[in-house]
Amino acid sequence: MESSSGAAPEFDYLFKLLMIGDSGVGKSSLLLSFTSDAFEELSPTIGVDFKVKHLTLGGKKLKLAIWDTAGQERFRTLTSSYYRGAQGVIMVYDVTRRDTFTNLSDIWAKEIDLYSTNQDCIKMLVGNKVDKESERVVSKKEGIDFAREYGCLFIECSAKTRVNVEQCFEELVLKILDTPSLLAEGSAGNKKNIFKQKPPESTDASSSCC
Ligand SMILES: Nc1nc2c(ncn2[C@@H]2O[C@H](COP(=O)(O)OP(=O)(O)OP(=O)(O)O)[C@@H](O)[C@H]2O)c(=O)[nH]1
Repeated sequence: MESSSGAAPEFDYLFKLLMIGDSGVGKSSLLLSFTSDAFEELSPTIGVDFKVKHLTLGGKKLKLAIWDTAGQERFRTLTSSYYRGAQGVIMVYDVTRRDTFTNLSDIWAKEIDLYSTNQDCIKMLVGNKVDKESERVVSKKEGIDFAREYGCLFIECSAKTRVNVEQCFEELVLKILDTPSLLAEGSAGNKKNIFKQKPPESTDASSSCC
C-alpha cells in the first residue's frame, strides 16, 4: 500500500489473524490486552469484532487485522467467511474449564479443517487464565500433547496479568513470517490482500462490533 506521494509504505505485510474458541475463554480479553494493554469486564462478542495492531517484528513493519469471533453458537453467523484469507488462527481454551478443552477437538479443530482457505495457515493453541492456577483442571502437558497432535504452536497465558500475551501473538506472527506462501499473500503489494474483503468497519487501532 504505497502512498501516491512516494512516501515509505505504511507496512511491509498485512496479516489476518482469527481468534476462535468457546464463549468465556477470554478471546476478547486477550485481544484487548494485546492491543490496549488493558483488562476490563467485557460483554460476550456478537458475531465478530475486529481490531488492528501495528508492530515491527523481524525487521518488518506489520499490520495485523485480528478478528475476534463469538464463542456463543447463537451469535456465530457467516462462520466460514471469517476464515477466508487468514494466515493465522488462534484457538483459545480456559485452563480452568475442561469443556473448553474437549471442544477444541469436537468443534474448533474441525471448523478450521472445514473452513480454512489456506493450507499453510499457522495455528496457535492458547491455554488462557493461568492466573487462576488453583482452579486449573487442564494440565500444561495436555495442552502440549494436543498441540503436537494437531500441528499447532502452543502457549499458556493470562489476559488478566498479561503473562505471555505479547509472546502469543508474536510467536504466531514470526512463524507466518517464516512461511513463504503466507508472506506472499500478506505482502503490501498483493492486490488480493484481506482489506479487499471489507472486514466489519475496519478502522485502524479501534474496534467495532456487528
Ligand atoms: N481470571 C481471568 N479472567 C479472565 C481472563 N481472560 C478473560 N477473563 C474473564 O473471562 C470472562 C470472559 O472473557 P471474554 O474475553 O469476554 O471471553 P470471550 O472468549 O471473548 O467470550 P465470547 O465473546 O462470548 O466468545 C470475563 O469475565 C473476563 O474478565 C484471564 O486471563 N484471567
